[in-house]
Amino acid sequence: MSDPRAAAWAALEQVPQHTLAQLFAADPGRVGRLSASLVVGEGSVLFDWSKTHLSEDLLDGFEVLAEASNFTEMRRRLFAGEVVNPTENRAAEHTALRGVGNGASVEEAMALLHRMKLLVEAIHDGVLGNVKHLIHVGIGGSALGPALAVDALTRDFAKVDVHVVSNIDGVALEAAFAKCDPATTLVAVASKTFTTIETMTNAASALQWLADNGVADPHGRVIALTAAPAKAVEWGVDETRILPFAESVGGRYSLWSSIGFPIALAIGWDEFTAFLEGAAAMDEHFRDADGRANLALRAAFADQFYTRLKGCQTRAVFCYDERLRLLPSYLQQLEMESNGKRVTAEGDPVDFPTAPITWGGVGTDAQHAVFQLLHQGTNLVPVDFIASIAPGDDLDPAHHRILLTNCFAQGAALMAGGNMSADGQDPARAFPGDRPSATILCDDLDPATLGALIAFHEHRTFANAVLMGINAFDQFGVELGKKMANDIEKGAADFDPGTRALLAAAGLAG
Ligand SMILES: O=P(O)(O)OC[C@H]1O[C@](O)(CO)[C@@H](O)[C@@H]1O
Repeated sequence: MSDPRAAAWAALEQVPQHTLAQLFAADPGRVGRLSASLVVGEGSVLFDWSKTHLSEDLLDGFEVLAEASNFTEMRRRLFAGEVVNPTENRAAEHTALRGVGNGASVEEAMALLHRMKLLVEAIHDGVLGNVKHLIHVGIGGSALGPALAVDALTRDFAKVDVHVVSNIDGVALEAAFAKCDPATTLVAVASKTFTTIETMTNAASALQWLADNGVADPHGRVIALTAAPAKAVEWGVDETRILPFAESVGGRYSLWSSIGFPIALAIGWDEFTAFLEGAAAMDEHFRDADGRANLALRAAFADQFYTRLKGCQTRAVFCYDERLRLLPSYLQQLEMESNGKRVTAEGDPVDFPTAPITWGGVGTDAQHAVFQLLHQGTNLVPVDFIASIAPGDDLDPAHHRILLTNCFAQGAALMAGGNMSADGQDPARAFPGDRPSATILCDDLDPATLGALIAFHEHRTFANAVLMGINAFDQFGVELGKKMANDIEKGAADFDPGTRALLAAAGLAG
């Protein structure tokens, strides 16, 4: 066989597969082999992949696949700031914002972050008057990261009260208005392109709200976060309040750039720096560790095993931590927009499944809603659990103890299975078991840990793309629907009869 990747897959298909029980029984050192800790900031994060079906033989096979996929060279290109997004002829330089990457890109990123630091500190020092609230308008990668990080890291205290608004549905913006005092509110307009219709419409309405409520110079209350500073100037933002970032930073990888302005404003610069440093610890690990010892690559091996060899169409992530309730939606964009592709990086149609559907929620809530299917449904769903050893609350320690014991019990139950009927025979009460899970256990959910967690998923996504030979950094799939909506707005569209009927029913026809 001439294609080395196809040969590696053919070999992987022949590797004998074993149940989780067999794998544990055969190898007393399995936990030590498949779980590892990474030091991040003042604590560490444990990545336990022992309850997945990865065997030593499968790991050998996947290491061959990584080699056949040019993984080491692709990773070098990523960190060197070379083109890894061939359809747009672009690098993907999110790691440079964490100080890990090619010298010139890191230097440029640090200069831009320094500019952001000065503005954040000036606002904290009152240079823009009394600022209590920030309405951050953006969508997709310009909103999901800030929303996640602000929600996760400001449970006890925020220097500024941040409201992230993404949806064009005015109900979302009105909800933010209801919580803010116009006299003490700034508006961040976050858009890489500074053209996205939802964001620009929300931005205009936010300014109108300021004007309607007595703010004399609404444009003077705007901070623009963008890779298109000229467009922000054109829109009326003063250059001193434009925080640019590089075109080579992808939207869904941009929370480390000025798109992270609301995070820094809410948690303060030192904590934002810790967030970047946590991500950098993961970058260095991903850049330097080889084969199965590389945590993100190992996770990608398991992802590929379940998607391609076991036909799993979804993967689920459950955070046993209320502070991470927005992580599943963040990961949905990261993974599905990156790897939901149907052609290879060379443009050939793929003949294998690419990204599974990412879904999930928070534990223990999800146990009482969707876990039935995980335990007894006919779909095999690989699950990730994420939890923190230190509690996020100050209540009776019983809260956190019960949270963690439930988390660990779910992984154990998915694997063990059994029958809960008195005679052990009732099929309705039977659990097949042998269902996989991975667990990520943080010492504490601080800014550094959150940074490392997100960076881990970025690198896992990239590693999956490399193993599949697809481009993780373009997203043309979002364009067609956008174009059609714009066509309707302009009255320029000729739609199918069903769509015409819907437009007529809503009073939107010609
Ligand atoms: O930051 P922008 O340019 O407003 O784009 C927002 C989002 O829209 C998308 O292009 C998808 O529609 C995402 O990739 C991006 O994060």
